[in-house]
Amino acid sequence: MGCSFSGLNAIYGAVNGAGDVWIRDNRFRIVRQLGEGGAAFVFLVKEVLADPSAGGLARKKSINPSHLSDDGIYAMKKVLIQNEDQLELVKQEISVSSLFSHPNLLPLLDHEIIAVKGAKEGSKSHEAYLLFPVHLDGTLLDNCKAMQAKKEFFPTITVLEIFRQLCSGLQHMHNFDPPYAHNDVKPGNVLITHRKGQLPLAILMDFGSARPARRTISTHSEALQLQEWAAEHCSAPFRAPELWDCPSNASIDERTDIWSLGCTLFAIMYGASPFEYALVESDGNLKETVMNAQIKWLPGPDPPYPEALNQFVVWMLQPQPAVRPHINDIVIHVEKLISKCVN
Ligand SMILES: Nc1ncnc2c1ncn2[C@@H]1O[C@H](COP(=O)(O)OP(=O)(O)OP(=O)(O)O)[C@@H](O)[C@H]1O
Repeated sequence: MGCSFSGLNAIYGAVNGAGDVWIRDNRFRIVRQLGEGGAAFVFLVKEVLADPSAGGLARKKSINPSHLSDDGIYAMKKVLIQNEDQLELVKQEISVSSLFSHPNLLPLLDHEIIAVKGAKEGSKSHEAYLLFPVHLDGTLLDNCKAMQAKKEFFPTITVLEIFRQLCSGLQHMHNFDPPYAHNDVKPGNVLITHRKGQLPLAILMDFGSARPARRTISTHSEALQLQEWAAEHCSAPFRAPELWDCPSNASIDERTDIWSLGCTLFAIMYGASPFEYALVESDGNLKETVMNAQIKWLPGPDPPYPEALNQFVVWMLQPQPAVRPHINDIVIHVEKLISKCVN
């Protein structure tokens, strides 16, 4: 997908969130900030409709009509880009996001990368604007934290249904040709929408770390490179053992995500990754804890979740990737558990 540069955007877009922003054909007014990440701010924006007498018919032509929002409200991610590496990362996020089309994967609706004046006299930097559908009920992490604060737990069927949808989105990526790994599956990257009379909708987002999943590691330096890449891109409490300590002779595949899925299922039930405790306990060593799959079982609801759910987590948290299940096995299993739950 090509990226365009526009002087007009440089003027409007550069003023730190204030004013209107153009993303190709469409103009948006910033309403408020929704969240922020490493080098990005996410805003709630409302489309400013063009004056029909001034070429309004051309509006929206760059957004897929099936994704147009009725009320003109969207989420816009503004990424600040300081160097070539960051520019490359954003371009990758744009091209990977554009590959997939699935109801449980957040679609990229439109984007624009613009050149702006850098901080130093005469220097140049960039800003990227990425447009997405908005989901106003927060991330799964926000929802888990809110439950924890109230000392409440999701009912078993809600746990399973959120997890099933997450798996369904990931299955689309893993079964892609070539298979893609998301590489940062965690509750903070799942958007939730509560629906009246229905179980919540779960949407996996943030494809900034997604890459073709399969690679062969045949030297020590390749193994170190992979570990360094993972340290930057895969959140530590959800990172698979082979990304912490990669052998010099290894086949890495999309099952790194299955480990993260196991940690995420645990987090939906108990509020945090099973390895999160090692980050805070004084004698805790996160890497050792992950390598040995030392799961810390946390207090759950009363009555507790069925033992089959705990066993499901253990099945995904196999330290040896070769014996870890694939996404298709996980989907079959979660559907079986759901049908037992509702019958
Ligand atoms: N489509 C959306 N609808 C509603 N809120 C969103 C949307 N996209 C992102 N957000 C909010 O903005 C926050 C940051 O978004 P995102 O994770 O994409 O940024 P990031 O820079 O990639 O983050 P990270 O540093 O974790 O990689 C999210 O945690 C969420 O609260």
